[in-house]
Amino acid sequence: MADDLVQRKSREQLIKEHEMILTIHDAYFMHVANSSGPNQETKNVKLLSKNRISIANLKLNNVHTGKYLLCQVISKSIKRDALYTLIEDPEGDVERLALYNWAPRSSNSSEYISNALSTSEASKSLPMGTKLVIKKPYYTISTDYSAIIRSDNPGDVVIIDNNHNLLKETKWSTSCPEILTVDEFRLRGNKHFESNDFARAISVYSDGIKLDPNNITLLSNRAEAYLRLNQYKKALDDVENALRNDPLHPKVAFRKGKALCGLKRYSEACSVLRDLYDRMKEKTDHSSKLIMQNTEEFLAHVDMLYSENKIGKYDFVRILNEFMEKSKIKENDGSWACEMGPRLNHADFLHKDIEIRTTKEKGRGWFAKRDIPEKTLLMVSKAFEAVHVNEVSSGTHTDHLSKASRIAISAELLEKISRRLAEEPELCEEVYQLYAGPGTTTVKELDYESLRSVDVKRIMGIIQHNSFALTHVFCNLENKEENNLFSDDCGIGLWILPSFFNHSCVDRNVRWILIGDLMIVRSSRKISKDEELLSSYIEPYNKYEERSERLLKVNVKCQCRLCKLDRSDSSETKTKLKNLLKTFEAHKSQVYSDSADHLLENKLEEIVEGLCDLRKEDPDLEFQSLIPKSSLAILYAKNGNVHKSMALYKNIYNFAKKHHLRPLAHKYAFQISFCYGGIGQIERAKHWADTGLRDLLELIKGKIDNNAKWRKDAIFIAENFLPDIVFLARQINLI
Ligand SMILES: C[S@@+](CC[C@H](N)C(=O)[O-])C[C@H]1O[C@@H](n2cnc3c(N)ncnc32)[C@H](O)[C@@H]1O
Repeated sequence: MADDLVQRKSREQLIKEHEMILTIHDAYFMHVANSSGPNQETKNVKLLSKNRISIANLKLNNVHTGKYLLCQVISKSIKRDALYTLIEDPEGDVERLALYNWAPRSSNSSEYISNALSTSEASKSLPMGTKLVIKKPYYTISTDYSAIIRSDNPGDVVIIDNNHNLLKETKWSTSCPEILTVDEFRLRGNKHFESNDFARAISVYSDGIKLDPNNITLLSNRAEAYLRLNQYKKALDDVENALRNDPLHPKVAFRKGKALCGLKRYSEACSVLRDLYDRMKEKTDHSSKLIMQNTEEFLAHVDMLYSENKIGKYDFVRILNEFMEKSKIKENDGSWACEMGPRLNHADFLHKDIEIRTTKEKGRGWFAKRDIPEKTLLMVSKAFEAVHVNEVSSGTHTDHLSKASRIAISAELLEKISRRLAEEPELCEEVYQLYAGPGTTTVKELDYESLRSVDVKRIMGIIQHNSFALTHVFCNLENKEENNLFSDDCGIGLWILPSFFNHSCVDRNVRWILIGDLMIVRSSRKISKDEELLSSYIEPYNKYEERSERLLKVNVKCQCRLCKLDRSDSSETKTKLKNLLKTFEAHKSQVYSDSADHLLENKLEEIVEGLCDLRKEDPDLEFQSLIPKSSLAILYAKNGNVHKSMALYKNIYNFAKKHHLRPLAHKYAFQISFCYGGIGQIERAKHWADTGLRDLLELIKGKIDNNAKWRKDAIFIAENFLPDIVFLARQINLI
């Protein structure tokens, strides 16, 4: 893993993260790579002060032979594949420590500790405050790409007592955490909460709750902290515990509504909130009025989520608006202006007439239970996790992601998913049901423990085979240069239900678009009962070599009509195709230059003809001329040959519509409109401008009614996403 992905974390951050892991009693770091462990040879290290190394001086990927680290344990421990804890050196620096093969005798048992232990058992073997000497410390990288001190040889780890000579000359800059009263825990937790440090707040409240398990304030405060971290199951557990002691507590009831909503239990959330609203309505004091107001507002939101989820009723234009607000970025560093970026708060939806079935050759896939009309909303799915390029690197995002950005984005997605599963183990099953690559055990074969543990290797496989490139709807709609058309990815994400669509390059019958982290899937044509629903992992206008290379990475050898035809091409055809595309590559940029002339026109015509000729037996599967045709249409218009330009645009428009290509059709409709405008045929120009607007709106909303409102919505979208086109269309009174 690249060194630039590895970070030394701050003391606060380390403590916070370690405590988070402790609270879930699960080892997030259970898959630390075993392959490159340190050298096991034991050569005694003399405990002289000159041999002592501090955490700050440890070098990454180094076994510090001849050195020792003096430290004390400052947290509880976890025992999984190794014993994990947090240590602090006399200088006050903190780091994570992994002790492999380390099997001290437990204080109350004669058994050696070798397997997984509960946090409290593990902590008994290495209590907080224990002073350790770690000889030859190995500083390495764990699977979450952050640093860790690792020791594989138990002989290198020595527990020293407080009278040890080494400690006599050593001053510790900090001491172990002190014991507080319940109220002190509450106040300290509140302080962390107020500074938005919810993980620490949870940890402190938890310590208080250990002392007083029924303390309503602590439970309620911890529930709110969990809510802020989107850990709804834990929030619900807390509020339910609190309500057991005070069933009518308004604040706790409100939090219960929020937790249920977060868990997508919308109707239960509605009933809790309605009940609370009715109770608060009766009261006259200020705080009850405030709760009533908040409940009313939140209830409206939950109602909306309920109808989205139940009947697929979405206000997509409003959602698009929300997306535009949330996708704004700060100019100085490229980070999101709004905290969560374009992560939208909307519900999932699944059409009742589709289901997952098992196929012979492709594993599981989506199938139609009944006939489904064209443009039916089949699914709306919120990303399980998504990572945008500006979240891993600062600076301006260009259309082409660099390899380093891609690695960083994938690493971040892995980290996010792992972290979320560590925090909410009940979600493991949902993620682990996804295909993780050949030979991976199915979710049914996993035992209870594995179903609640973070399996980094499995998650990597799942990301490899199921993640989608983030091609936000605004990327698709941007008025891009022709040669940038296919490079509009700006991150990756994982969506659960859409991951069950299998691929076909040319016979797909569903289309998805993204608004923020919402994936909206529609039928792109009529689908018959029992037909498999197929999506395209890669567009058919990409060359066969590119398609097959990309598909092989996810173990797909596509058997669609186009792939079969491409594979059956003679070597002569393949050479001709290669040469034609190469010639196009060499000439395409000239289309936009001042020197573009009739010679270039002839060249492009030759290329287009040549490409069409190669597929004259199967014109329906001739995709390669699409982009050259589009360049030629631009050139015709530039050279004043509007009729030829228009004819070519119509040809491309029909082809793009027929194959439901990545939403390009509306763009060509507008070009046709401008061509008509150019030759003074205003009625036709208006008709094609309307066609473009309709295509654009249908992309977002599906089939649209023929009422007057559609134009208003379509123009709103066009104004925001195709400003240049709208400007031009307005100049000649087309819209
Ligand atoms: C995103 S998953 C699709 C759901 C998957 N079939 C399952 O059972 O979970 C992608 C995997 O499905 C399989 N797959 C998808 N399309 C396929 C195709 N056209 N031919 C063969 N296998 C396909 C491949 O194993 C691929 O790695």
